[in-house]
Amino acid sequence: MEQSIIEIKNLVKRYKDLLALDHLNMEVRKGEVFGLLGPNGSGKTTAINCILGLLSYDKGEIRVFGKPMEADSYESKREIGVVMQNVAVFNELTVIENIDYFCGLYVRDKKERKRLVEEAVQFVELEEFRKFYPPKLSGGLLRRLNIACGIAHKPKLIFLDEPTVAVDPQSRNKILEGILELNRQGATVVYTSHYMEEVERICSRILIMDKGRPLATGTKEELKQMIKMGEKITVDVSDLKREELQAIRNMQHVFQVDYTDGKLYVQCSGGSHNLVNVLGYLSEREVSFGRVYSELPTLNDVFLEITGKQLRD
Ligand SMILES: Nc1ncnc2c1ncn2[C@@H]1O[C@H](COP(=O)(O)OP(=O)(O)OP(=O)(O)O)[C@@H](O)[C@H]1O
Repeated sequence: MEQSIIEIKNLVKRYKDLLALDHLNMEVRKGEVFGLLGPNGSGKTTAINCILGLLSYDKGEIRVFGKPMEADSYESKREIGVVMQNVAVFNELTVIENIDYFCGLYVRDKKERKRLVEEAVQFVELEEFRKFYPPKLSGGLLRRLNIACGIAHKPKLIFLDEPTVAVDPQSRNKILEGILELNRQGATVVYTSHYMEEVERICSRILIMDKGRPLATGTKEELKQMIKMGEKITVDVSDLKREELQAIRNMQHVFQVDYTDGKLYVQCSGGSHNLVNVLGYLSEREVSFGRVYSELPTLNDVFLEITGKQLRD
């Protein structure tokens, strides 16, 4: 069994009448890129702030590195890096000075710090901007600076709270690649996002939450197996008789069929030869068909089925 880095049991957090976390359970294991996925207001940031000991909570238990996490758990906090949603850097300090300041909260030795700051600058590829002040940086570069400030001290556990919001595609790519690289170098990562594709791309395990509650957790593959939906098949068919449509509806593993504007849509629930079966049937009936495509479910489908809503509502 892999070592737990974070264990949360029955965490409850209220803001007055609002129940922001409703018995949240979550476990992050060593070496994972763990995705916390949920719509705006689902409680992701609240959960992170509780884990970091920055926010008090009403009930539950939080352990980080195997120890209870408290506001004064400085030993644990030294091993944690945080990149919050809002860029938090000093406008009157240059890129280098900012990273040095944040690194200095953890690393006292000047020589050692110089090396770490330089490594962080190279890591986020801000070499050309060393002496720039933040107001002169674009949104994407600012985010990269924010990340460098959070990771320069080489933490073992890194939290990134929506680090790619409002970032251009090139910087976004660099940020995602950077996160994977930090993970390859040994860091455990907790990544929150409401961008499904990002979570799908970089996270090894995912917790889907909504309204402060954990709804499902697992690897991408496990989550996809939890829902009824298997592949979605689309076939261009110009003429399909009612009884043929009915026969397709009655096929094993088929749970929804629609036929509109010359397109046949077949949604399947697992099973392995659905496409072959559908096309086999059409050929047998001598129904001519055109373009055929089949898509596997995405995390979006999982989210939609579990929560009943689109992630970016
Ligand atoms: N300090 C606060 N006081 C009162 N309510 C708050 C406070 N912080 C957050 N909330 C509320 O708690 C709920 C959870 O918010 P939280 O920021 O944790 O969600 P989130 O999933 O991180 O959302 P986002 O993706 O928008 O950051 C929301 O309904 C939010 O309005």
